[in-house]
Amino acid sequence: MAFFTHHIKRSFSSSAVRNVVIKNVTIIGGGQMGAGIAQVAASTGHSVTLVDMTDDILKKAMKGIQSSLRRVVKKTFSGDPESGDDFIQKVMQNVSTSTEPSAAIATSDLILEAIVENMKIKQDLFGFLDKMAPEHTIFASNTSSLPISDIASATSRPDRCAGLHFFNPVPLMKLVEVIATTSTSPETSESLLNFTKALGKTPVCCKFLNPCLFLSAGHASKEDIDTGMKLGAGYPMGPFELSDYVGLDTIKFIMDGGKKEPDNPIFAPSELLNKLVAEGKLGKKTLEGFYKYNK
Ligand SMILES: CCCCCCCCCCCCC[C@H](O)CC(=O)SCCNC(=O)CCNC(=O)[C@H](O)C(C)(C)COP(=O)(O)OP(=O)(O)OC[C@H]1O[C@@H](n2cnc3c(N)ncnc32)[C@H](O)[C@@H]1OP(=O)(O)O
Ligand SMILES: NC(=O)c1ccc[n+]([C@@H]2O[C@H](COP(=O)([O-])OP(=O)(O)OC[C@H]3O[C@@H](n4cnc5c(N)ncnc54)[C@H](O)[C@@H]3O)[C@@H](O)[C@H]2O)c1
Repeated sequence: MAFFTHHIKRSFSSSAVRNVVIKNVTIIGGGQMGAGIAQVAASTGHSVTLVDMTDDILKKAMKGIQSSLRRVVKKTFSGDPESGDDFIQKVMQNVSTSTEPSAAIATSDLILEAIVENMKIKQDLFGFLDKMAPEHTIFASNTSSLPISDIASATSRPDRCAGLHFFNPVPLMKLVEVIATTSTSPETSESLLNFTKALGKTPVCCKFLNPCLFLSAGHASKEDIDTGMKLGAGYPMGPFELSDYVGLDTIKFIMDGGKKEPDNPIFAPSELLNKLVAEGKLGKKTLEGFYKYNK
């Protein structure tokens, strides 16, 4: 990957860093979550650099941000489309993109990763970025299921590492989990809580991330299960619709992570899930998963 080729060496002391006011944000991973977080951060006046592996991915992310912003301003600026257009333009100016994060990282208050749900890849990324980021920079992960302390162990700054778990779709979902490990400093938690509030979100503090509960099919069709959960339990989406919405590759990473708990039925392997992922049917983003979608 391009950005592994440039190293800015710095030396660090592990002295406590006081409260950081987060203004400059580098988001690594411009998929559905990274793009959504970039949109919300830029909409609330933060300066954002969105990093991914190719320019094509970043172009798609910027297009997605713009179209999501159009949906947002339709409501917030209804009756004043010109002001809506101005708002979109200003927000887009707050976002720059890069396949090479070193320059942005030099002024970054927060590096938030929203890359693939894989421990080794997240650790490699944080270990690499740790060598070039300023001392005050906070590292956060948007992981759905991986232990933050393990990701943080790849850095020399576990006191400045935490989980910042957004929900999908980020522009609409108010909740953000701020996940502190036993090493996360109170100043880091405080900075992240303030950042989350500045985004207009509602933070909750967690000591650790609970694994999500999974349902598996067996005695009913996926349609019946989804309908039952929506009409009977009041959820906006059933588990199969939600899995398609999240991405079946991500769901599989989460399920596979549960292999450490072989007796826990929650993580029982699903042949259907494995088959769909092997066929590249990853849900809404590929237009087919448990269900089929139109473009
Ligand atoms: C075998 C395996 C089984 C395993 C099952 C396990 C499942 C659980 C796995 C969890 C994994 C963890 C994942 C992660 O870590 C945590 C999460 O993020 S969980 C996901 C949480 N999110 C939800 O629960 C979403 C729930 N859904 C909704 O709220 C709605 O369905 C929706 C997504 C908002 C879509 O609403 P709809 O009415 O269906 O569709 P519309 O398109 O009409 O939209 C309504 C309204 O919203 C606006 N809008 C939608 N998306 C966006 C966007 N991206 N940006 C801006 N605006 C958006 C849209 O314009 C509409 O506005 P309106 O027209 O009403 O003004
Ligand atoms: N999808 C959801 O509903 C959801 C909700 C909350 C949290 N999460 C978590 O957020 C993270 C991202 O999920 P997503 O759904 O946005 O995934 P996604 O597949 O949509 O996007 C991931 C992006 O990361 C990029 N990427 C992968 N490795 C990279 C690297 N080393 N450097 C730079 N970019 C890299 C990919 O090119 C891709 O664009 C995961 O950890 C996931 O568990 C997902």
